[in-house]
Amino acid sequence: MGTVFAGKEIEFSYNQKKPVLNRLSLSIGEKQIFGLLGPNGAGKSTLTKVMLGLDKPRGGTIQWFNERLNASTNKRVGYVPQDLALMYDLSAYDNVMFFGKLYGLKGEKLKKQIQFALEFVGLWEERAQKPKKFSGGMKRRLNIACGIVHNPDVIILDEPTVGVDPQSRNRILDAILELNQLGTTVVYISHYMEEVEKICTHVGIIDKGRLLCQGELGDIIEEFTDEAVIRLELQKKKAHYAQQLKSFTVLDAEEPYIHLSVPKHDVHFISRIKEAFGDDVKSFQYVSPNLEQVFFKLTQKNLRD
Ligand SMILES: Nc1ncnc2c1ncn2[C@@H]1O[C@H](COP(=O)(O)OP(=O)(O)OP(=O)(O)O)[C@@H](O)[C@H]1O
Repeated sequence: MGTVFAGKEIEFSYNQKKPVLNRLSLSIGEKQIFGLLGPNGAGKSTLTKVMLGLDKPRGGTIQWFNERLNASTNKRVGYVPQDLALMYDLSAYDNVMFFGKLYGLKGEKLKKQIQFALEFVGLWEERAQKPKKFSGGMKRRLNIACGIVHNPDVIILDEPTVGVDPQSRNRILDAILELNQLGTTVVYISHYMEEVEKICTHVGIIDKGRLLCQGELGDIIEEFTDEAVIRLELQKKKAHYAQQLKSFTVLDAEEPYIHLSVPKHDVHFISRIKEAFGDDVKSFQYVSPNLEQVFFKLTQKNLRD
């Protein structure tokens, strides 16, 4: 599989003092759904702007499709910004047309692409309406239609599900998966770990302008977690088991559950639990290592902090 984006040693700062992107290298492969994660202020939006050529890096190199960034590579990349970029007095149709023209589409091709984009996000029936009457989810979907009207090879979506109802959220996630199945590479910036785990094939985590890890989702979880979590439910309250719990690492307890940390591939934990608590075990659940743990391990922050 080819590489669609390769950034090497990218350096960027808004003022001379503090680097916002610090020799950051990132590579994104063809047909991936690449989840870009990082705490607030990590540099995600800045990186996106630099990737799109909207901000010029102080150092490093940027290549799209094995070429230096240029007008023709730019046309192959779509961008759906976090802030809605809509014209509220124009119809949904005319909004998408505006962006289509911006990318040089015209005539029948333009019409065909507008219909494709609006149908894709489920707004074709509402094409004559103005977005000021739309719900938050519909506005986001229209924003996406504007970003995909020119049928880009890559689409960068910055937090596309913020502030939308669950139905629109699912619709957006399904649309992204479908777009990917049609061959589009997706760069997905999100604060929602469940969404990233659900749709992304690859992830990159950045903090303080540095790339902390990148790779295939399953490999990253395997590489950067040592512990699994057991959710234990016992007959009595936690205080009753103070002695037995001494031989375990207790993460937290929210009655009636106690969360224990166990080494990831420890095959003896079931017998250890049985030995310690016997018939007092009402239930227990093995929670597989997940991306949230990776994020916390690498950044010492929760994603939503
Ligand atoms: N226009 C600007 N001028 C000066 N500093 C800026 C500007 N935009 C962002 N910054 C700073 O650059 C750093 C990275 O910000 P950026 O918006 O890229 O982070 P982010 O990871 O996208 O954050 P969030 O998740 O909150 O959107 C922050 O310290 C921010 O304050």
